[in-house]
Amino acid sequence: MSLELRNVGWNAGFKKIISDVSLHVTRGEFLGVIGPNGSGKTSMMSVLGGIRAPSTGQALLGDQPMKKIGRRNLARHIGFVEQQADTIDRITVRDAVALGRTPYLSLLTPWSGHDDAIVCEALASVEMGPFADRMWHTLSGGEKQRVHIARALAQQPDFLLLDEPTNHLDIHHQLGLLELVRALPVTVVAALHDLNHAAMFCDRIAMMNGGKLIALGTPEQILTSQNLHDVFGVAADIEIDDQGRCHIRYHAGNQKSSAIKKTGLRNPVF
Ligand SMILES: Nc1ncnc2c1ncn2[C@@H]1O[C@H](COP(=O)(O)OP(=O)(O)OP(=O)(O)O)[C@@H](O)[C@H]1O
Repeated sequence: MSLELRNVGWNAGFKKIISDVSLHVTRGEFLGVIGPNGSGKTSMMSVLGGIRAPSTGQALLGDQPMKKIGRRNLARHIGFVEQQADTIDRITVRDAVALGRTPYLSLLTPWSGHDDAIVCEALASVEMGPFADRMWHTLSGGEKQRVHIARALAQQPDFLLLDEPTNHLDIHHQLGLLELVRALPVTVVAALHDLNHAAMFCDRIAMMNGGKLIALGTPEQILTSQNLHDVFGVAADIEIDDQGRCHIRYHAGNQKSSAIKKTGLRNPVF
């Protein structure tokens, strides 16, 4: 099973949000999606996850266009954890994760012990088993994020798509969550803001800018001083450690500031 975008564009009304994005997700990889705010990461992930239909080009699951695959069937292959998804309330953690089984349930295949076992396993894989009977709204941000991932895992997807999964987490929980996701036996596509995390955890990185996929490759190929300057407007040195992993060291006070550039003000007046 493969996941692919072919020359995909997505428009919001008449506004072109992403254009000409071609991407083939390799089975078993951890693919990071990076780019400045508003560069189109969420829009691209939404098309990749089948949540939005492309305006141009094709989104494919296996060799089938996603528009020909029903939502239910799509949800058996792709689990999507959206940014700041916080809609469920007054239900237990177990029930929140059980929602992930929805694509498999019908009058002919009602809830069974098999579904219970999958929910238990999903909770265990994000180390949230002991929280199963807790009410969702009593969880911390990091715990909620783990439950969201468990809900997506209960879908038993081939692909797990995560939109900024470490948002609002402290550094301990950011690293813990990414380590946990990396160890899961699924293909992962994750939009990440922290470029050092992308360097640490990703097999490949897709870099977005201005609604286009401008580069795709290993962290060492993508996270260069030049790219960080050109795309993010930051000055940084890249160090490669003895395991071949790159580490970014940012230079303070040396960034391109569009506000300063536009106004010519060095000390903005408020
Ligand atoms: N439904 C919409 N209608 C109009 N504009 C939209 C819509 N959805 C997204 N946009 C715009 O498209 C651009 C890309 O948005 P998107 O959320 O994909 O970027 P992003 O890279 O995920 O940003 P961030 O890092 O801030 O989360 C933004 O300028 C956003 O305002």
